[in-house]
Amino acid sequence: MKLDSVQIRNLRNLQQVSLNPSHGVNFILGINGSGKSSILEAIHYLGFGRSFRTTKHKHVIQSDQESFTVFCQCTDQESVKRLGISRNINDAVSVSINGVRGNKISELVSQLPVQIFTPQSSDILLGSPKLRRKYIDWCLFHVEHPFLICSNSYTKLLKHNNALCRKHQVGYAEPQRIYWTEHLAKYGETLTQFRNTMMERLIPLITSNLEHFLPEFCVEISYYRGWEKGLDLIEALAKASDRDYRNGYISVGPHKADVRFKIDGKPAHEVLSRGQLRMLVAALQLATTQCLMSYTQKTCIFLLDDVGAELDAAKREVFIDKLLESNTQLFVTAIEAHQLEFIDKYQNKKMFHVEHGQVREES
Ligand SMILES: Nc1ncnc2c1ncn2[C@@H]1O[C@H](COP(=O)(O)OP(=O)(O)OP(=O)(O)O)[C@@H](O)[C@H]1O
Repeated sequence: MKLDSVQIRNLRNLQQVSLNPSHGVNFILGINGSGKSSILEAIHYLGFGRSFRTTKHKHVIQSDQESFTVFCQCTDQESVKRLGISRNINDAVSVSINGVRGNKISELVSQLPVQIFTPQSSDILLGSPKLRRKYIDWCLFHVEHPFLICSNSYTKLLKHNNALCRKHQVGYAEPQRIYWTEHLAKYGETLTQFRNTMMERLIPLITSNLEHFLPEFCVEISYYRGWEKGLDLIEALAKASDRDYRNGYISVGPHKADVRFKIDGKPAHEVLSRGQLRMLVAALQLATTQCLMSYTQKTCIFLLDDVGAELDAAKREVFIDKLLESNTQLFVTAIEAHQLEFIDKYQNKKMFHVEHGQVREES
């Protein structure tokens, strides 16, 4: 999907903004606080139903307003779609898909694969395993439709099993526990199968991207599925059960899965500099756009916020080159044009200047 037009109303300092972006690369320039990231935030709402900067939607609504809205028209080879999202001060959400209104965010976000790369994206390597699981699951959500049902079922079953563990501590619930453990194991195995297959697709893509992004390092990538090798999940759950009853929660399963990155046997984040870490993240994110392209023919919209932060000119250039090779529609923010010296070579591009929430397309 590529965005043909975007309309934003009452989102942070963007009172009424309308853009007709290029299907290739869009550069958004402006001084600090002008509203560049808010444009990306608006597009992010279309792809995720939420901000990448806050969990509080009401903080995104322009001060003194009741709600914000973002609309777009987007196209792929087969169709034209009109998508919209609105959030109001009471946290109510309204989405629209081709004029049909509803409130199911998952229906909206499945239409438009959006990815974001910001200075905080390195958290995927520095933060908890949950962020790395989210990374795999985002691809699965867009590539394998049955995945969402399986993942939601597993989450519900896990909650239920955790509750039974706590009940077991006070001495009852044994018959239900066996029944629900079997269910948990069944969905957990299916979920793991989805993730294994996705990692088998992603690892070669990430490795190949790293040859361009970090040629000086050999990064080993491994996937831990969340329980001991050589055991089925039902066996691992049985083995951990005494401890789990004592603690009151299930300690093994795909909710403990992780992706590990090592260089010379050490965790990659302890070896790489901040800029190098960002390039590792870039390789990961590029791999997801490539994976989406090759398994679904869907193209991604890629938001690259503050491209100048911690990436030198050569790294910025190679990242943008590679994203464009994967037929991504790109939105790149920068404070000053000199951070983008190399852009003359791109044919399919537009430049936007942002000042106090007003956007002007350079002719
Ligand atoms: N709810 C709100 N209502 C109105 N204005 C807001 C609201 N929230 C933030 N702002 C203002 O909106 C502006 C847009 O900020 P934004 O983060 O988009 O700027 P930016 O151009 O990306 O800046 P930087 O280069 O510093 O990252 C800021 O001046 C901010 O103070």
